[in-house]
Amino acid sequence: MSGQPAGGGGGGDGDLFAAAGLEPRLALGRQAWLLRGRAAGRADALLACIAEVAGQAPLRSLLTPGGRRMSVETSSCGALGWTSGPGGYRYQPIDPARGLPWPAMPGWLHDFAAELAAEAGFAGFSPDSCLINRYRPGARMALHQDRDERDFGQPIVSISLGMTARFLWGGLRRQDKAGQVALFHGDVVVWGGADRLRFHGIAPLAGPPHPLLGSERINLTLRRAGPTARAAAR
Ligand SMILES: O=C(O)CCC(=O)C(=O)O
Ligand SMILES: [Fe+2]
Repeated sequence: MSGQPAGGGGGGDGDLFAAAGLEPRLALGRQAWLLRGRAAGRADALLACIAEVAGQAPLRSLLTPGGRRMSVETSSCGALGWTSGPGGYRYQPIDPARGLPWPAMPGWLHDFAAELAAEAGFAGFSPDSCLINRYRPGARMALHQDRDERDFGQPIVSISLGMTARFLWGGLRRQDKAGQVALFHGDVVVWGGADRLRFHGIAPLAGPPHPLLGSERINLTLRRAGPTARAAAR
């Protein structure tokens, strides 16, 4: 497999934007892969699923625990949904906006995420949460770690649709310099293992509209948020 690890715990400064489109698989780390265009063939089904979920549990811009309004709009499907508010970041079985469970995650989406995780070396992934992030021009996501899940032994599977984003990919420490890589419609990033707690984010969305989605980017992240059998046994 070709491709150079980017950024990384050592604080490299690789700008991967230039490598965009050249590699079917780009290593972003020892256990982090960009699977270029891997979800493009599922775009129609993914968009139908997003419309269905948003019809039940509307996308909304949440407040950070610090009281700032996020520029990204979110919703979820699956047994657990990600929420944010004065009480902090957490996963919960009930959508607080409606007082109802989150819409179910379609079986095919669960299985597709498991397939993508397996292709990146994480067999047996069984997501219980799918977070939907909608970005309009100017929306961004600051550098952060995904650490609200119970078991960091489980990977993150992230699918990009619509406008091209600049994905910021840092190291294990906040101060590690972040590289950048373009994420196009249909791209998938999977990270776990040694790379599970890498800092990452999205630069303010800019650029031409997408033929299918217009001035919008939608990201889906599939996660195992609740306990796994292994974690529960501890
Ligand atoms: O939009 C993206 O590609 C990243 C989303 C993300 O990092 C998150 O939801 O935690
Ligand atoms: Fe994240």
